[in-house]
Amino acid sequence: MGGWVKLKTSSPSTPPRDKKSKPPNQPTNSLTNQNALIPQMFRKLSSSSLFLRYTIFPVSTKPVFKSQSYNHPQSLRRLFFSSSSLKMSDSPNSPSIPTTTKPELLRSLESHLGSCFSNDPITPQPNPLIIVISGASGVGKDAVINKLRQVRQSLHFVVTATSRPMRPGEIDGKDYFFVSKDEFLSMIEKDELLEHALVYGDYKGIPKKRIQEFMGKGYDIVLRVDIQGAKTLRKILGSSAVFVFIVAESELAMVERLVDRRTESHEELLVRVATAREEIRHVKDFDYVVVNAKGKLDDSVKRVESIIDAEKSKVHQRVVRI
Ligand SMILES: Nc1ncnc2c1ncn2[C@@H]1O[C@H](COP(=O)(O)OP(=O)(O)OP(=O)(O)O)[C@@H](O)[C@H]1O
Repeated sequence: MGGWVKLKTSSPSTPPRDKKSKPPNQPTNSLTNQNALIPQMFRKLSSSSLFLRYTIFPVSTKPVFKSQSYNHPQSLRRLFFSSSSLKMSDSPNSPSIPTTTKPELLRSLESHLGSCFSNDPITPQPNPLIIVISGASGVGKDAVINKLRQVRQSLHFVVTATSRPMRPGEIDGKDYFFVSKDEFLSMIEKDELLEHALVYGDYKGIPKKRIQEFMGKGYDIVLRVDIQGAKTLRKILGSSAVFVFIVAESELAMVERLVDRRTESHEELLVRVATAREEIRHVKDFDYVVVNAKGKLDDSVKRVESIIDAEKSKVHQRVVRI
């Protein structure tokens, strides 16, 4: 019974023979004539170094399962000499491989390997990620996340609950879940928050339920927390989540951004800047740092996307359990 084996040799290079040197009146059509031609063709083929390096030869092996097409010598001949099968090129760039049609060759390979080629993905689907985005006040966390949400549909941004009053332009349920201090304390009581903290006199916390719900649907989760929150999350999630630290290109740029936003009083600005100076030291506790330079918001978003892509390509995926 016939089979195909790929031989790898290191024969010295022999220039392919000129087509013109082919014997005249060489029959090429009928199967009978093909039989007669086998030794001749083999000689021609074997004179090519490429053929010797890359040719698939029929060998005598027993197929593991019976294939209708390849059990009969006639079938083998058909395989070897079917109209599209014998392509001999004299070009040194195209290997002189006598090919069968692709489906035939695949079936032959399957037959001799003893199993069908699976169409299933070779690697499993990457695990859903938890991406924690943090950084000092005013570095552009919200700006980066808002843009990221537009370009990545597979992300779910978990809205933080907060007891702070709504700022002009903010939408309840989109920017934050705005709740009263009492409501927030009740959520803490019922263990409904993954983490929570008192930030500048206001409570902020991440509702657990939404994370579980969306991870179950295969979404990657984005959490936006201040540096204190990131520290707490690191304790809870360890290395099961990806921690990204956003920074401005300089301290001046960061303060200017805060001032331009015009949402903080002079005193509040003083507190935020002093805190930011201290917080910047926590960068070492993060997995990645992204510089969000002035006017380069798109670049920052692309950088975060690259981080997500890299994480998705990891051989050893992070596994989240909350
Ligand atoms: N790359 C950038 N270039 C210019 N302006 C930016 C950039 N990124 C953010 N900003 C602007 O800087 C200001 C602060 O950004 P943002 O509110 O996103 O910061 P934040 O880190 O979320 O702040 P906070 O933690 O105080 O809520 C906003 O007015 C925003 O539009």
